[in-house]
Order: sequence, then structure tokens, then C-alpha cells
Amino acid sequence: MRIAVLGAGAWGTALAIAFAGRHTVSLWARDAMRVDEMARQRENRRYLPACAFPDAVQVTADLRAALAGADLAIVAAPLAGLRPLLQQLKTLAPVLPFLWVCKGLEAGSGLLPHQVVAEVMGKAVCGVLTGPSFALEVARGLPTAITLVATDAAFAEAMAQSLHGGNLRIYANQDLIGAEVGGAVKNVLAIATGICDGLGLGLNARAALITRGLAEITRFGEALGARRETFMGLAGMGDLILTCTGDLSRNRRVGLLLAEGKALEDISRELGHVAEGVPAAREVARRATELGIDMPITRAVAAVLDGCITPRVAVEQLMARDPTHE
Ligand SMILES: NC(=O)C1=CN([C@@H]2O[C@H](COP(=O)(O)OP(=O)(O)OC[C@H]3O[C@@H](n4cnc5c(N)ncnc54)[C@H](O)[C@@H]3O)[C@@H](O)[C@H]2O)C=CC1
Ligand SMILES: O=C(CO)COP(=O)(O)O
Repeated sequence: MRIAVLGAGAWGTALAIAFAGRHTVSLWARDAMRVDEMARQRENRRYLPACAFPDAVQVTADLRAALAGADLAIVAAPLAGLRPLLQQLKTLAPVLPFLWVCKGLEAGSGLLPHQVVAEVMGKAVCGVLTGPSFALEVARGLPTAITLVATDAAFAEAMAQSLHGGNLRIYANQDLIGAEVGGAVKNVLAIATGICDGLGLGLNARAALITRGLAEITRFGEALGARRETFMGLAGMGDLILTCTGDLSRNRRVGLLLAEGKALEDISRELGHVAEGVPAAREVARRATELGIDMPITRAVAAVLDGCITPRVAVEQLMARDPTHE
């Protein structure tokens, strides 16, 4: 296949490198200067250093050229860039099948990515690629299993089959709501776990947080129409475990730095990458309140990020809750 990867952050770059073994890839970035640099250096030093581009990766700042002759587009921008990028895709390649890879709930609207996709594109041949996958490990060819989710089962299976290979196992699934809720809320819980570990609260606390976090994900997801079993899979428990415990996680790092008492603006600067759990925390907390769902950990993270309470007070408040059934 000829694949156009739209967005050259860490994840778009890693996917371009991974798929170049079996496909031809054009990697589009919006910043022409960065594209020149990447073309010269044959790597993305800003977002994914020390991962060389295979010959089959071409880089371009021309979106029309990236899409020319493509069989598939992969929209690899953060959630904040999904809507504007889809609008361009709709103009330039209205019938091209596409996947998106961002995780979160859109700031302001609280929509899941597939709902943003439906608003912009209407009925389209498309799906989401998600699951436990640190960009650096995928770019290095380390074994990874992810899931390709689309309501059209035939498309999900055909795409999973085409993209599967090497050390990248791709499973097919049809539960868009479950997969996207898993991906959005695990980032919030990774911030919580970073806080917990940063405060030195121990391994018991970490296990409790991840487990009760999974209960929050499941309650929220089911209320939105997800299938419960999705949360036991790669896009649920798989990504939750990876992001909460893996030190490559940017969201976990946000939590660790919050526990050190750093301000959010300084943390964002230091990170130099998106941490989707930051905007997602507020949106998930708001939607949960609207739906009448109890999500105490998510609420605590949102309050810390909004500067309403300190990380330590958040933990005290969580521990002071009345006992309840598991
Ligand atoms: N890095 C990872 O390991 C993984 C990331 N993801 C998800 O993929 C998405 C992208 O993440 P990364 O590439 O890691 O982020 P990143 O922070 O490494 O790079 C972000 C890229 O998007 C561009 N960008 C920022 N705002 C934009 C906008 N409004 N419109 C268009 N482009 C914009 C930046 O210039 C940069 O190239 C996120 O939703 C993330 O949660 C999913 C799985 C793994
Ligand atoms: O989504 C990811 C892994 O599946 C990446 O997590 P972070 O954005 O926290 O680095």
C-alpha cells in the first residue's frame, strides 16, 4: 500500500518507520523547515531522535503531494489537530480510507475522536488505531500489539491484516466507544499514577489506583455505550498498564513533575510533547458529572491540574472517602 502519515510528532514518525518495512510511506508535517531538516538528517530529531528513516519514507510539507496516489491516510496529529486536519483531508481526498491515532475527548465539546470524525466527514471508510504502544519502542521494532477499530468489520479486518507484520501485531475490533474511552481515560490515570509514585506512596497504592482506575474507565465507558469486555483488552487494561507504569509515558511524567510541586506551564515546556491526559481530565470529569457517574480519581486529577488542590491533598481526599463495595 501507499500510506500518507499526516503529522510527524513522535507517533506519526514511529508509525511511518514501522510501516515502511512493507509499504511506501509519505510523512507529512506542517512545518516546512522541520521537513527540510528531516529530509537532510533522515530522522526526526525534535520528536523521535535516533530512529533512522528507512528508504521507503519520504517527507513532505505539501499535503496534496503526500496524499497523491495514497491508498490510506493515517491522521497522526494530537486530538486538538484532528478536526482541522480532517477538514483538509475532506477537501483534498474526500473518499480516501483513513485511520486516526489520537487519544482523548475534544476540549470544549467533550466528543470522542470518532464523533469528531463523524461530524466532519459524515459517513466514511475509517477507523482508529490504538492500544499500548510507546512510539520509541515501535520505531525500534520491539514487539507491540495494538488494535484497529472500525464499525465496518470487513474494513477493520482487511486493514489490520495489511498493516500487521514484523513485530507489530494488529488485532481487529468494532467497539469504537470502548477503545476510545480506554485510550482517553488511561492518560488521566497515568497522571494520577505519576503523582502517586512521585509522592512515594508505594506499590500497594499504585496497584490500587490502576485497579480502581479501571473501574472508573469501565463505568464511564458503559454509560457511553461501550462493551465491557473491551476494557479487558489492549485498548483498555493493556494501555492503562503501559501508560501508568512505563517511564516513557508523557502523561505519567506530568504526574511525577506535579508531585515535585512544578507548575503545569513549566511541565508542558519541559515535556516538549503533548500529554493528552491534561485536557482530557477536565472533559472526562465534566462528562462524568453530567452522566451522574462517580469518577473520584479523575475528578482529583482534574482538580490538581486546575490548581484547586495540591497532589497531596488530592490523595488525602481519596483516602478519606467512605468505604464502599468493590
Ligand atoms: N507517542 C506515543 O507513544 C503515542 C501517541 N499517541 C497519540 O498520538 C497523538 C500524537 O501524539 P505524538 O505524536 O506522540 O505527539 P508529539 O507531541 O510527539 O507531536 C505532536 C505533533 O503534532 C503537531 N501538532 C501539534 N498540534 C497540532 C495541531 N493543532 N494540528 C496539527 N498538528 C499539530 C506537532 O507539530 C507535532 O508534530 C496523541 O493523541 C497521542 O496521545 C498514541 C499512541 C502512542
Ligand atoms: O498512548 C501512549 C501509549 O499507548 C503514549 O502515552 P503517553 O502519551 O503518556 O506517552
